[in-house]
Amino acid sequence: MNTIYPVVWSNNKVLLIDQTALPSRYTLVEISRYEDMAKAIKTMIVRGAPAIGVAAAYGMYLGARDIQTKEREIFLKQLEKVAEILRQTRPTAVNLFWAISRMLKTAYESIGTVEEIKQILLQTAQQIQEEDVKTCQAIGQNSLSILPKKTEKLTILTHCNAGALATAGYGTALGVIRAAWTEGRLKRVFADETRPRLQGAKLTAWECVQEKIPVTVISDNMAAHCMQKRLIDMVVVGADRIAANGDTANKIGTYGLAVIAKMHNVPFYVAAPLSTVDFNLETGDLIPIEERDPSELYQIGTTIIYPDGVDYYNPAFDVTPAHLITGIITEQKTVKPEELITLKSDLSYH
Ligand SMILES: CSC[C@H]1O[C@H](OP(=O)(O)O)[C@H](O)[C@@H]1O
Repeated sequence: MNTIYPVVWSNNKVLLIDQTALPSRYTLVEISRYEDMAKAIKTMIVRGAPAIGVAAAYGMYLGARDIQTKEREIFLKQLEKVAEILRQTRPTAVNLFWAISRMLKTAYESIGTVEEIKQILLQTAQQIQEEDVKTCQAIGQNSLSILPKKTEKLTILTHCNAGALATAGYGTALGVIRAAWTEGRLKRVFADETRPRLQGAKLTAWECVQEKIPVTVISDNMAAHCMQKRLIDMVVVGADRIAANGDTANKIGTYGLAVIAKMHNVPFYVAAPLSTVDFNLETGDLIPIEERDPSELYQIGTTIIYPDGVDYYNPAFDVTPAHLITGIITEQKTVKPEELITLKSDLSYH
């Protein structure tokens, strides 16, 4: 059973696993102010769509806690400012915006004193966190019915980190992998390093090692060769935002992986909670793609790997078109991309 929780409420503050320090150092960062939570999301101390949704929810509570007024209207007006600062952290993962909206809606719909509303906001952040763990476990269970039917144990390739560290716990793509491992269906994980931030090498591999799941780390440019050599039975990745037609934004490199999987008839699945689906966007070309600092490209540790005089382009995500996706594994069920819209009414909140 996974016990990696990237965000923990403890002693009236939030403890974050510093994911920029893993795997060499396991350290916790204490967050007591919403401004520091915003910074932790932007600098990827906490990252992964569901995890930053949970972090933003606690950030909303921390901001609310510091608002010094008993006047409801003044409180709500200042809470809107907290929300705007948190919204400006990262643009792609819809969970961030979903969580902030849910916290704001809760505040507006709550009756009682300002202090009572603050307590309701804390409870709501904790509820969002608890729901996500259960959602990830349901995704894992739902994936068992779609695992390739073969007698030998499976080798599953994943990209970036869609694990416990990217969620409230258990993970989405790694939730599928954990479920397969628990059921005795998994032989090995192949983890793409995932340039430039290397979440696969640093975080997915770390999670697998913690739970003694055999893992092979490969450089991103090895995936095609591994599929050509029939080493991979299935690919499963996470998602940051899924459009209503099933087009999926995920870590840069996912689209290329989907093209290679299609070429080699390897099943390619997206594992994501319904809170990652943006039913307001018809197609994936409308998904905002974050561009990050070019130093992520040209610097590894203290080493500069590019010569002076080059230009940079650092999109953090790309969009995989629905026709390259075999299925989307959600907490309700696994659907073909074109069937995703049928789950819209199942969304408890959006
Ligand atoms: C379970 S969502 C994980 C998703 O988020 C990651 O992006 P980042 O590390 O930049 O937050 C990546 O796209 C993962 O698939």
